[in-house]
Amino acid sequence: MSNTLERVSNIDSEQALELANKSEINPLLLQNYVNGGFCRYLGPCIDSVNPQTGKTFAQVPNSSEDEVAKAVAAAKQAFPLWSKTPKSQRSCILNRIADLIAARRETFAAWESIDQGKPLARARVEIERAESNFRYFAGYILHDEGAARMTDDNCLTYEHRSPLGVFALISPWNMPLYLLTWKIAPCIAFGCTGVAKPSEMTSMSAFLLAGVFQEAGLPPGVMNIVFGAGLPTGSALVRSPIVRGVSFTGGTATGLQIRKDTIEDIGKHLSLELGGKNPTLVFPDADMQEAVKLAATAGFENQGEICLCGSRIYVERTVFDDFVQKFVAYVSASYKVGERVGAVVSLAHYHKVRSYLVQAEKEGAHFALGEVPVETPAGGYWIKPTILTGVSTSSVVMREEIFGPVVTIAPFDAEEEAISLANDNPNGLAAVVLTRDGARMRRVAEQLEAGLVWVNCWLVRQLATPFGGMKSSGTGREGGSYSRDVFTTVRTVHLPM
Ligand SMILES: NC(=O)c1ccc[n+]([C@@H]2O[C@H](COP(=O)([O-])OP(=O)(O)OC[C@H]3O[C@@H](n4cnc5c(N)ncnc54)[C@H](O)[C@@H]3O)[C@@H](O)[C@H]2O)c1
Ligand SMILES: O=C/C=C/C=C(\O)C(=O)O
Repeated sequence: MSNTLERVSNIDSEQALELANKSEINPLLLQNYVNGGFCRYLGPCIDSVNPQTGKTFAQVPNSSEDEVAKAVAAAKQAFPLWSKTPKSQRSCILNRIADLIAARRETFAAWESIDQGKPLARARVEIERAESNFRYFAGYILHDEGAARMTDDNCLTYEHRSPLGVFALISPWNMPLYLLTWKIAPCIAFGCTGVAKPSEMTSMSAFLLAGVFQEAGLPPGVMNIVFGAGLPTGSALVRSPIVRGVSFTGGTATGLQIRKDTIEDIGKHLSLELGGKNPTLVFPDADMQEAVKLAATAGFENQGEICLCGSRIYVERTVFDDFVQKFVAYVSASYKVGERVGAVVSLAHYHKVRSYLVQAEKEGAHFALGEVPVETPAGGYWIKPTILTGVSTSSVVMREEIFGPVVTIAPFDAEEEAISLANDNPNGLAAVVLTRDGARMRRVAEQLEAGLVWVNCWLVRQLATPFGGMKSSGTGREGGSYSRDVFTTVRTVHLPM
């Protein structure tokens, strides 16, 4: 076991916080996990900062192309045996991984909160989802049956699937373990091997996960974890000719870069889950108190740092003033900074969110709640929930993903206008529709350019359903059989009878 892993494991949130605060002088050094072991690392490192204090607590390897190549080679070597390991055995190991995460839920949640800035309660929910990711795919593979049929001319045809090979799994910083395990679990369940790379800003939970893999008896090389930035680490990983598929979640610009970097390799599977600038539509027949609560949760959960957050709220004009007044009151009472609202992930991200608020102020937007945060934060990177009205539809504040605790509210007059405002954006990830009219629910939902539409709810997730975005929000879907299609390849076998 790695020395660092021993220091950070099996502790509660207070002990983790104490260790993080002490670690400024002697930071925790994370290590890559390759071929079932932790690697000695002497190369350049990236500081990992606690967004709630602004203090560095860990050093993350910025792995070179060589280190990536070693991890990819380990995954390649493990593939022949793992891909032929019976599903029942793979399933068993996945369940063991889930059990071990569950046994250490508090430790995982504590580090996730310290590393990402999110409130501890939010972190706990996400760690539970990471467990579910393993349990769900552990069950899925036991019950999945390929289709077989007899054609008219008496030919038996059936679908035979094979695991694709070595995968690159790359995730962002907003829901670190939740999103990385959403890739790792199906990858190993369907018999692939891989190299996972979490965001360089939030690597701690993936490091703890490597310890779980060791303890669960996942064979060496099946899943390797390398740490580092997009360049050199992530880029070297996706470009490796040994890598047969990439499952990526992150920003649209990075997704486009990955597409360019892999364009020559036609057979490489690409699954890209990218950014969102999601609309929430409030119709006058909605239950207003419920609508206010849902729009607030969709806007401000995880400080607005969820790709599915509803940051553009459109309200029918006759109820606009009433909604804004109730919404401001509810958000100021329920979304307190330091309680339900965490710190944003980094100083650079603080400045990015702030720059949109400076722009909104310049354009004459009305700050119904919140303000432009100070230029140089003392300590943590805290931004108050901010509600803007009077922003033009052509403003970058309305068009670009801010990924922070900021929403705009604008009026509409008719249902068609609401739909066209919602669709007037390059992104198409998610949308929320708030109405009590059953016919409208379907009429509106089915016209929205969004991969996920939630009617009178938000972030309801069934792991079997397709998850992903339309337009610039991505390529492909994941979840249940959609993940199977990402991680396997299919041949149709024809047997004349
Ligand atoms: N659609 C979804 O499911 C979803 C979920 C969460 C976050 N997101 C999006 O992620 C973004 C925020 O996350 P972020 O800032 O970490 O995104 P990002 O694109 O900057 O980074 C994501 C990951 O890609 C890596 N990376 C960067 N450049 C790379 C390259 N050239 N090749 C390979 N890997 C590279 C990073 O190191 C990181 O691990 C937002 O746009 C958000 O909407 C989307
Ligand atoms: O920030 C983005 C959240 C993505 C969520 C999922 O990928 C999921 O719930 O499976």
